[in-house]
Amino acid sequence: MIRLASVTKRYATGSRPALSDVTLEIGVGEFVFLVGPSGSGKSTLLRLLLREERATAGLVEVAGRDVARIPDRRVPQLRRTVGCVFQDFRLLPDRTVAGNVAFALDVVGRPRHVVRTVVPEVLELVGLAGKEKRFPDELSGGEQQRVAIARAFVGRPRVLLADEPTGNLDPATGSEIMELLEDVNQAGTTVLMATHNAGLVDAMRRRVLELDAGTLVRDERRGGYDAGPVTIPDQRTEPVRPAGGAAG
Ligand SMILES: Nc1ncnc2c1ncn2[C@@H]1O[C@H](COP(=O)(O)OP(=O)(O)OP(=O)(O)O)[C@@H](O)[C@H]1O
Repeated sequence: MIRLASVTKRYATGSRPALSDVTLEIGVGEFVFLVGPSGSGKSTLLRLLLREERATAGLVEVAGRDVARIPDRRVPQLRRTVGCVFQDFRLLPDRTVAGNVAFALDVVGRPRHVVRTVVPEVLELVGLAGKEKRFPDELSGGEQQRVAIARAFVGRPRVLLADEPTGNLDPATGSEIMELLEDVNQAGTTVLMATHNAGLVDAMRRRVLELDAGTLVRDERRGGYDAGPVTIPDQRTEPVRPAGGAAG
Protein backbone atom coordinates (compact mmCIF):
# COMPACT_ATOMS: atom_id res chain seq x y z
CA MET A 1 0.00 0.00 0.00
CA ILE A 2 2.93 2.31 0.80
CA ARG A 3 6.40 1.92 -0.65
CA LEU A 4 9.47 4.10 -0.33
CA ALA A 5 12.60 3.14 -2.24
CA SER A 6 15.85 4.98 -1.45
CA VAL A 7 13.96 8.18 -0.61
CA THR A 8 15.92 11.30 0.25
CA LYS A 9 14.28 14.63 1.03
CA ARG A 10 16.27 17.85 1.30
CA TYR A 11 14.50 21.10 2.08
CA ALA A 12 15.93 24.16 0.35
CA THR A 13 16.97 25.68 3.68
CA GLY A 14 18.10 22.54 5.53
CA SER A 15 21.75 21.79 6.19
CA ARG A 16 21.22 18.01 6.28
CA PRO A 17 18.54 15.93 4.53
CA ALA A 18 15.24 15.55 6.46
CA LEU A 19 15.13 11.98 5.10
CA SER A 20 18.13 10.04 3.92
CA ASP A 21 17.91 6.96 1.67
CA VAL A 22 14.78 5.56 3.33
CA THR A 23 13.43 2.27 2.02
CA LEU A 24 10.31 0.64 3.48
CA GLU A 25 7.07 -1.12 2.58
CA ILE A 26 3.74 -1.14 4.39
CA GLY A 27 1.17 -3.71 3.31
CA VAL A 28 -2.59 -3.41 2.93
CA GLY A 29 -4.36 -3.33 6.30
CA GLU A 30 -1.26 -2.87 8.49
CA PHE A 31 -1.17 -0.63 11.56
CA VAL A 32 2.26 0.93 11.87
CA PHE A 33 3.79 3.39 14.32
CA LEU A 34 6.41 5.86 13.15
CA VAL A 35 8.63 7.00 16.02
CA GLY A 36 11.82 8.98 16.48
CA PRO A 37 13.07 12.12 18.18
CA SER A 38 11.86 15.57 17.25
CA GLY A 39 13.23 16.54 13.86
CA SER A 40 13.94 12.94 12.79
CA GLY A 41 11.74 13.24 9.69
CA LYS A 42 8.37 11.71 10.67
CA SER A 43 6.19 14.57 9.44
CA THR A 44 8.30 14.89 6.32
CA LEU A 45 7.65 11.24 5.50
CA LEU A 46 3.90 11.75 5.95
CA ARG A 47 3.98 14.91 3.82
CA LEU A 48 5.66 12.97 0.98
CA LEU A 49 2.83 10.42 1.05
CA LEU A 50 0.28 13.23 0.69
CA ARG A 51 2.34 14.94 -2.03
CA GLU A 52 2.53 18.04 0.14
CA GLU A 53 6.26 17.75 -0.47
CA ARG A 54 8.20 15.96 -3.19
CA ALA A 55 11.14 13.64 -2.65
CA THR A 56 14.52 14.96 -3.78
CA ALA A 57 15.48 11.43 -4.85
CA GLY A 58 13.94 7.97 -4.78
CA LEU A 59 10.47 6.55 -5.29
CA VAL A 60 7.34 7.14 -3.20
CA GLU A 61 4.39 4.89 -4.04
CA VAL A 62 0.90 4.94 -2.53
CA ALA A 63 -1.68 2.36 -3.58
CA GLY A 64 0.53 1.35 -6.49
CA ARG A 65 0.98 4.90 -7.83
CA ASP A 66 4.24 6.81 -8.04
CA VAL A 67 3.13 10.00 -6.33
CA ALA A 68 5.77 12.11 -8.15
CA ARG A 69 4.07 11.25 -11.43
CA ILE A 70 0.57 12.19 -10.38
CA PRO A 71 -0.39 15.34 -12.32
CA ASP A 72 -1.33 18.31 -10.10
CA ARG A 73 -4.98 18.11 -11.17
CA ARG A 74 -5.10 14.51 -9.88
CA VAL A 75 -3.59 15.23 -6.45
CA PRO A 76 -7.11 15.62 -4.94
CA GLN A 77 -7.72 12.02 -6.02
CA LEU A 78 -4.62 10.92 -4.07
CA ARG A 79 -5.95 12.77 -1.02
CA ARG A 80 -9.18 10.78 -1.29
CA THR A 81 -7.10 7.62 -1.07
CA VAL A 82 -5.08 8.97 1.85
CA GLY A 83 -6.94 10.51 4.80
CA CYS A 84 -5.06 12.37 7.49
CA VAL A 85 -5.46 13.61 11.05
CA PHE A 86 -3.18 15.95 12.99
CA GLN A 87 -2.31 16.84 16.55
CA ASP A 88 -4.16 20.18 16.29
CA PHE A 89 -7.35 18.72 14.73
CA ARG A 90 -7.57 21.40 11.98
CA LEU A 91 -11.35 21.66 11.97
CA LEU A 92 -13.20 24.50 10.27
CA PRO A 93 -14.27 26.69 13.21
CA ASP A 94 -17.32 28.19 11.50
CA ARG A 95 -18.86 24.84 10.55
CA THR A 96 -20.72 22.44 12.78
CA VAL A 97 -19.54 18.90 13.50
CA ALA A 98 -21.77 17.58 10.70
CA GLY A 99 -20.67 20.47 8.47
CA ASN A 100 -16.99 19.65 8.96
CA VAL A 101 -17.53 16.02 7.98
CA ALA A 102 -19.87 16.90 5.10
CA PHE A 103 -17.27 19.33 3.75
CA ALA A 104 -14.89 16.44 3.00
CA LEU A 105 -17.56 14.88 0.79
CA ASP A 106 -18.72 18.17 -0.76
CA VAL A 107 -15.25 19.03 -2.02
CA VAL A 108 -15.04 15.76 -3.91
CA GLY A 109 -18.47 16.29 -5.44
CA ARG A 110 -20.49 13.62 -3.65
CA PRO A 111 -24.24 14.17 -4.18
CA ARG A 112 -26.28 15.80 -1.38
CA HIS A 113 -28.36 12.69 -0.70
CA VAL A 114 -25.20 10.62 -0.17
CA VAL A 115 -23.80 13.26 2.19
CA ARG A 116 -27.07 13.30 4.17
CA THR A 117 -26.93 9.54 4.68
CA VAL A 118 -23.22 8.99 5.21
CA VAL A 119 -22.42 11.83 7.63
CA PRO A 120 -24.73 10.64 10.45
CA GLU A 121 -23.46 7.08 9.95
CA VAL A 122 -19.83 8.05 10.41
CA LEU A 123 -20.61 10.35 13.35
CA GLU A 124 -22.36 7.44 15.03
CA LEU A 125 -19.30 5.30 14.36
CA VAL A 126 -16.96 7.75 16.11
CA GLY A 127 -19.33 8.19 19.06
CA LEU A 128 -20.57 11.69 18.28
CA ALA A 129 -24.26 11.00 17.60
CA GLY A 130 -26.28 13.83 19.13
CA LYS A 131 -23.47 16.39 18.74
CA GLU A 132 -23.91 17.04 15.02
CA LYS A 133 -24.92 20.66 15.46
CA ARG A 134 -22.16 21.73 17.84
CA PHE A 135 -19.31 23.91 16.68
CA PRO A 136 -15.68 22.84 17.28
CA ASP A 137 -15.24 25.32 20.15
CA GLU A 138 -18.15 23.62 21.92
CA LEU A 139 -16.31 20.28 22.01
CA SER A 140 -13.58 18.76 24.17
CA GLY A 141 -10.21 18.02 22.57
CA GLY A 142 -11.04 14.33 22.35
CA GLU A 143 -14.35 15.11 20.64
CA GLN A 144 -12.63 17.43 18.20
CA GLN A 145 -10.20 14.66 17.31
CA ARG A 146 -13.17 12.32 16.77
CA VAL A 147 -14.61 14.83 14.30
CA ALA A 148 -11.23 14.99 12.55
CA ILE A 149 -11.14 11.19 12.30
CA ALA A 150 -14.73 11.12 11.03
CA ARG A 151 -13.80 13.70 8.40
CA ALA A 152 -10.70 11.73 7.37
CA PHE A 153 -12.58 8.43 7.27
CA VAL A 154 -15.90 9.46 5.70
CA GLY A 155 -14.58 9.01 2.18
CA ARG A 156 -13.34 5.50 3.12
CA PRO A 157 -9.65 6.18 2.35
CA ARG A 158 -7.37 3.20 1.84
CA VAL A 159 -4.71 4.77 4.04
CA LEU A 160 -5.03 6.93 7.14
CA LEU A 161 -2.03 8.99 8.19
CA ALA A 162 -2.05 10.32 11.74
CA ASP A 163 0.55 12.87 12.85
CA GLU A 164 0.74 12.83 16.67
CA PRO A 165 -3.07 12.50 16.97
CA THR A 166 -2.99 12.11 20.75
CA GLY A 167 -0.47 14.88 21.37
CA ASN A 168 -3.01 17.39 22.72
CA LEU A 169 -5.06 14.89 24.70
CA ASP A 170 -4.89 13.50 28.22
CA PRO A 171 -3.88 9.81 28.49
CA ALA A 172 -7.42 8.43 28.88
CA THR A 173 -8.74 10.41 25.92
CA GLY A 174 -5.65 9.46 23.93
CA SER A 175 -6.44 5.78 24.55
CA GLU A 176 -9.99 6.29 23.31
CA ILE A 177 -8.68 7.90 20.14
CA MET A 178 -6.35 4.92 19.68
CA GLU A 179 -9.32 2.55 19.95
CA LEU A 180 -11.04 4.53 17.26
CA LEU A 181 -7.98 4.32 15.02
CA GLU A 182 -7.93 0.57 15.63
CA ASP A 183 -11.58 0.43 14.51
CA VAL A 184 -10.66 2.32 11.36
CA ASN A 185 -7.84 -0.18 10.81
CA GLN A 186 -10.17 -3.13 11.44
CA ALA A 187 -12.41 -1.74 8.72
CA GLY A 188 -9.53 -2.40 6.31
CA THR A 189 -7.76 0.95 6.24
CA THR A 190 -3.96 0.93 6.46
CA VAL A 191 -2.91 3.20 9.35
CA LEU A 192 0.45 4.94 9.72
CA MET A 193 0.74 6.97 12.91
CA ALA A 194 3.65 9.23 13.87
CA THR A 195 3.88 9.61 17.63
CA HIS A 196 5.96 10.43 20.69
CA ASN A 197 3.49 8.62 22.94
CA ALA A 198 5.65 5.80 24.31
CA GLY A 199 2.89 4.39 26.52
CA LEU A 200 0.51 3.82 23.61
CA VAL A 201 3.18 2.27 21.39
CA ASP A 202 4.33 -0.05 24.20
CA ALA A 203 0.75 -1.07 25.01
CA MET A 204 -0.27 -1.83 21.44
CA ARG A 205 2.76 -3.81 20.26
CA ARG A 206 2.36 -3.11 16.58
CA ARG A 207 4.96 -2.75 13.89
CA VAL A 208 7.30 0.13 14.72
CA LEU A 209 9.39 2.12 12.25
CA GLU A 210 11.98 4.36 13.88
CA LEU A 211 13.70 7.32 12.27
CA ASP A 212 16.79 9.01 13.61
CA ALA A 213 18.13 12.12 11.90
CA GLY A 214 16.35 11.15 8.69
CA THR A 215 17.56 7.55 8.61
CA LEU A 216 15.38 4.49 9.17
CA VAL A 217 17.10 2.79 12.10
CA ARG A 218 14.49 0.20 13.15
CA ASP A 219 11.65 -1.79 11.60
CA GLU A 220 10.29 -4.12 14.27
CA ARG A 221 7.20 -6.29 14.33
CA ARG A 222 5.32 -5.95 17.62
CA GLY A 223 7.82 -3.35 18.72
CA GLY A 224 7.92 -0.93 21.61
CA TYR A 225 8.65 2.78 21.57
CA ASP A 226 12.28 2.08 22.32
CA ALA A 227 14.31 -0.77 20.91
CA GLY A 228 14.63 -3.83 23.14
CA PRO A 229 12.20 -5.66 25.41
CA VAL A 230 8.98 -3.84 26.21
CA THR A 231 8.04 -3.36 29.84
CA ILE A 232 4.35 -2.69 30.24
CA PRO A 233 3.45 -1.22 33.63
CA ASP A 234 0.99 -3.87 34.73
CA GLN A 235 0.89 -5.53 38.12
CA ARG A 236 0.27 -8.92 36.56
CA THR A 237 3.73 -8.77 34.98
CA GLU A 238 5.51 -7.93 38.25
CA PRO A 239 7.95 -10.68 39.21
CA VAL A 240 6.62 -12.94 41.93
CA ARG A 241 8.59 -12.35 45.12
CA PRO A 242 9.24 -15.22 47.51
CA ALA A 243 7.50 -15.09 50.91
CA GLY A 244 9.41 -12.94 53.35
CA GLY A 245 9.95 -10.16 50.84
CA ALA A 246 13.46 -11.04 49.66
CA ALA A 247 13.63 -10.35 45.96
CA GLY A 248 15.09 -13.22 43.98
N1 LIG B 1 9.56 23.26 5.47
C1 LIG B 1 10.78 22.99 5.93
N2 LIG B 1 11.84 23.67 5.51
C2 LIG B 1 13.11 23.38 5.94
N3 LIG B 1 13.38 22.41 6.82
C3 LIG B 1 12.35 21.69 7.28
C4 LIG B 1 11.00 21.95 6.88
N4 LIG B 1 10.19 21.06 7.51
C5 LIG B 1 10.98 20.31 8.29
N5 LIG B 1 12.28 20.68 8.15
C6 LIG B 1 13.45 20.06 8.81
O1 LIG B 1 13.48 18.68 8.45
C7 LIG B 1 13.83 17.87 9.56
C8 LIG B 1 12.74 16.86 9.85
O2 LIG B 1 11.57 17.56 10.30
P1 LIG B 1 10.18 16.82 10.56
O3 LIG B 1 9.17 17.88 10.84
O4 LIG B 1 9.90 15.90 9.45
O5 LIG B 1 10.53 16.01 11.89
P2 LIG B 1 9.56 15.23 12.90
O6 LIG B 1 10.23 13.94 13.18
O7 LIG B 1 8.18 15.19 12.37
O8 LIG B 1 9.65 16.17 14.19
P3 LIG B 1 8.55 16.39 15.36
O9 LIG B 1 8.50 15.10 16.14
O10 LIG B 1 9.15 17.52 16.16
O11 LIG B 1 7.25 16.74 14.69
C9 LIG B 1 14.12 18.82 10.71
O12 LIG B 1 15.50 19.08 10.73
C10 LIG B 1 13.37 20.09 10.31
O13 LIG B 1 14.00 21.24 10.83
